[in-house]
Amino acid sequence: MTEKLSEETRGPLLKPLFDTGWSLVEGRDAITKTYKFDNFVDAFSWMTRAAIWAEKWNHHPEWFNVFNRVEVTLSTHDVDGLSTLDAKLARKFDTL
Ligand SMILES: C[C@H](O)[C@H](O)[C@H]1CNC2=NC(N)=NC(=O)C2=N1
Repeated sequence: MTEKLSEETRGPLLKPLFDTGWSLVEGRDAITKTYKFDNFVDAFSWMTRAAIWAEKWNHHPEWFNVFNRVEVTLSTHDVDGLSTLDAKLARKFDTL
């Protein structure tokens, strides 16, 4: 069962993500990052790879794409906040 991040675990888990451009969403327990690509095909290709990991782990991003930009928000709806799954997916997205 996925659990909301505790005060003790969220620091160590989120800090490395803040270092790669993720940030907390205001007014909501979620993280967000905007990825920029050279063009639409690169952006959509990245989204396709990201979608396959999201589906594999049954954890899905909220995202918005225009041309070469993809804004991603991660949160765990089942716990109404951040869980380890969000950090795991964020780390994966950064490697794609
Ligand atoms: C029923 C299904 O397992 C759930 O709705 C899954 C699917 N994908 C999900 N994605 C995200 N981001 N949060 C969830 O809580 C979630 N739950």
